[in-house]
Amino acid sequence: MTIGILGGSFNPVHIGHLMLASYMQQFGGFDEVWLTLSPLNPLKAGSDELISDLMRLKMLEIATGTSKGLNVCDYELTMPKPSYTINTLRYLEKRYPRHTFKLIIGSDNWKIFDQWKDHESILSDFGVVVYPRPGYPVGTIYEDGVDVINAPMADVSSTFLRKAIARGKDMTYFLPHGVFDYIKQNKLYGAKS
Ligand SMILES: Nc1ncnc2c1ncn2[C@@H]1O[C@H](COP(=O)(O)OP(=O)(O)OP(=O)(O)O)[C@@H](O)[C@H]1O
Ligand SMILES: O=C(O)c1ccc[n+]([C@@H]2O[C@H](COP(=O)([O-])O)[C@@H](O)[C@H]2O)c1
Repeated sequence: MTIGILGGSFNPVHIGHLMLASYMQQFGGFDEVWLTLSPLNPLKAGSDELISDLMRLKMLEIATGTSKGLNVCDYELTMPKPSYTINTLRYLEKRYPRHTFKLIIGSDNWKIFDQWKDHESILSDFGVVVYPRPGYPVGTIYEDGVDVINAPMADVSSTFLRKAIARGKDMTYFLPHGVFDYIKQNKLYGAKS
C-alpha cells in the first residue's frame, strides 16, 4: 500500500485538512492518508495557544472516525521534541515494511523545504507530493522525487478558527463533525460550553 503522510500540529484539525486528505486518498494515488500529529514543528516556537497533544489527538480521532482510508498516526508523540519528519518516515518504513510512504506538504512548506532536516533524503528515499496553497505559487520544480497535485482548497486555517472560537462564533461547519462539540465541552481556545 502507498501511504501519504500529512503532518501538522492540528490545533485544531479543520475541514481544510480533511478535504485535502480525502482528495489525496481518492484522487492522488494513495491507498491511505495518515494524519500525523506533530507535537512541535521544528521550525515553529511553542506557543501558549498550542493545546495539549492528547486533546489534539482526540480531535483527530473524532474527525477521522471510522472513515476508510484516513488514519491518525500518533508516533511523533513518543519522540523527543521537536520531532523531525525524516525520523518519523524512517521509523514508519521499518515498522511497516510492506508499505511505501510519501510525504504530503503544502506549497508554503515546499518554499522552506531546504530548511528541513535531511530534506534531500526525504526526497530521494520517500518522495514528496506538493499541493498549492493560496499565496504560495508552486512555480517550476526541478528536483526529482516531487509531484504536484492540484487539490481543491478550503481557505481556512487553525489560526482563523482559534480566533473565531475565542470571539464566541459558531464554527460547527468549519470543523469536522463532532469537533466543535468537543471544543465547547472542554472550553478549548476560549470557547464557552
Ligand atoms: N485549508 C487548508 N487546506 C489544505 N491544507 C491545509 C489547510 N490548512 C493547513 N493545511 C496544511 O495542513 C498541514 C497541517 O497544518 P497545520 O496543522 O499547521 O494547520 P494550519 O491551519 O496551517 O495551522 P495554523 O493556522 O495554526 O498555522 C500543513 O501542511 C498545512 O500546510
Ligand atoms: O523535519 C523537519 O525538519 C520539519 C520542519 C518543519 C516542519 N516539519 C513538519 O511539517 C509538518 C507541517 O508543519 P506545519 O506546522 O506547517 O503544519 C509537521 O508535521 C512538522 O513537524 C518538519
